[in-house]
Amino acid sequence: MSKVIRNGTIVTADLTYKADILVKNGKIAAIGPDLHGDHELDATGCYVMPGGIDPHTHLEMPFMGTYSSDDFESGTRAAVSGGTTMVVDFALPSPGQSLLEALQMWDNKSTRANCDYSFHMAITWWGEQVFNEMETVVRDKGINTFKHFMAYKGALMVNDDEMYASFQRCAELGALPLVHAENGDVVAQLQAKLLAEGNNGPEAHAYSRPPEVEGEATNRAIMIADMAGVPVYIVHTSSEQAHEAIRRARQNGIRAYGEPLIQHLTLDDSEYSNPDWDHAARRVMSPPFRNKKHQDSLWAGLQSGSLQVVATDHCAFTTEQKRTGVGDFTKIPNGTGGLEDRMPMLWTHGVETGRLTPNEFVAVTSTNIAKILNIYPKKGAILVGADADIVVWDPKKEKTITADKQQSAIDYNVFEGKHVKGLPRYTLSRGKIVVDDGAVKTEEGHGEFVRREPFQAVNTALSTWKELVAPRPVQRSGIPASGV
Ligand SMILES: NC(=O)NCCC(=O)O
Ligand SMILES: [Zn+2]
Ligand SMILES: [Zn+2]
Repeated sequence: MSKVIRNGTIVTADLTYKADILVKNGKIAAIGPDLHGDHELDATGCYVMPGGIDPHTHLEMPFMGTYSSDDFESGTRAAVSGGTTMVVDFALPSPGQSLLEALQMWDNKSTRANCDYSFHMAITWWGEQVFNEMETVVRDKGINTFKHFMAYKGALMVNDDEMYASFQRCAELGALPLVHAENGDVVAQLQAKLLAEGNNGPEAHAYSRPPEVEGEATNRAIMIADMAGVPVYIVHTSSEQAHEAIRRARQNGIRAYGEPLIQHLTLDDSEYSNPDWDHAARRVMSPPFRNKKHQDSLWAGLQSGSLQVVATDHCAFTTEQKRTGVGDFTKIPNGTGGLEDRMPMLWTHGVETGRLTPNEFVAVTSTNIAKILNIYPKKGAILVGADADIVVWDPKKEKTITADKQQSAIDYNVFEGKHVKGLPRYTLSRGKIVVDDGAVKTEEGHGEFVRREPFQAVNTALSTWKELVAPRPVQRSGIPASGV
């Protein structure tokens, strides 16, 4: 059955124009005036945009002795209700575990997804097996991104030598390394010192992860990537120091990408001073919320193009799970939710305030990351032949965010009480209407895995340049080369 989205204004990353969209067999079949189909959706007064892509989620993630509470069903339901039609989650091998075995575990969990999804593979340990399996992950499994944690010492953290080895392997395979950039050694020392001094509340989580910890690690990751001859993507960029490292690298011709989160853009570190322990602990995530100076820096990065993507790092824990850390902030599970609220919060605080244009909104919520992940224009585009992942966005529709009405499985919302203007009237996932005039109508299992092929152009360009400038022995006359 065909569908037509009528009377809307199409907004892409680079164009705004009036046209109807015909959807057939899950794809965009035609774009133009006066189209008709079996089922018609009225987009009068709305913007018709590519569905959002959230490249950073942790659904049912095993972490800090528990599992994040939104799984692929509730997490993707939350996503589509807010206009996001694709998520990219992280397959996390435990130390010593085969990458392929971990991937199988994530495959099993994701069968319940309500919208399309893909995976990043995490490098949590290093060895010959990992080196070899990385090739299978890229070539056979359709995953072209590998995540590295410079924090979480004793758990997910990798060292510089492991990171350098893995980055080189990424360069060979046409893959892109992603990095959680915080200096895990310094964080561990600061945590121990704070605890010894009696600082055990959730506010100490923020004290233990100052912006310098992030700035140093971001710079280090970028320099290591440059030496390995591979681009690099820094996840959850939260501070001016980290942004500055990315900005400087880009000015110097390095392909480094930065991803602020909607939480860091709109919530600040005063949340940790709240006298209610639960309130503060619910907002414990890494990196922590920052002050206004850092928020302004992140907005400026999105405006100027030195930062490219807005994500959520959706990793939702219940209040009960957070309470594991009463008396010891290092045991509070790190993570916050945001999947449902990313697009409405960014529209309200970005487009409604004039910080972003509607086209820039599409770029940072969908198109840029589709290009970075090598899935454009299947995703992130309103073009004939693209997947019909579409959000019909009503800029006049308003609500006050509250946990009582959310799709997420947890018992609170970090944006509780925030008023948003700009919400989906319809969301389509590969042509299926999953938000219908504001009502969520998902079908468990509708989501499909999106393969991502290895990168050709950028990795080839970088390896060509690397070969050209590689160290070579100087040819001298009169002295034997062997030195004998
Ligand atoms: N960000 C966070 O606090 N939790 C999820 C894991 C990670 O991305 O570091
Ligand atoms: Zn992280
Ligand atoms: Zn994360």
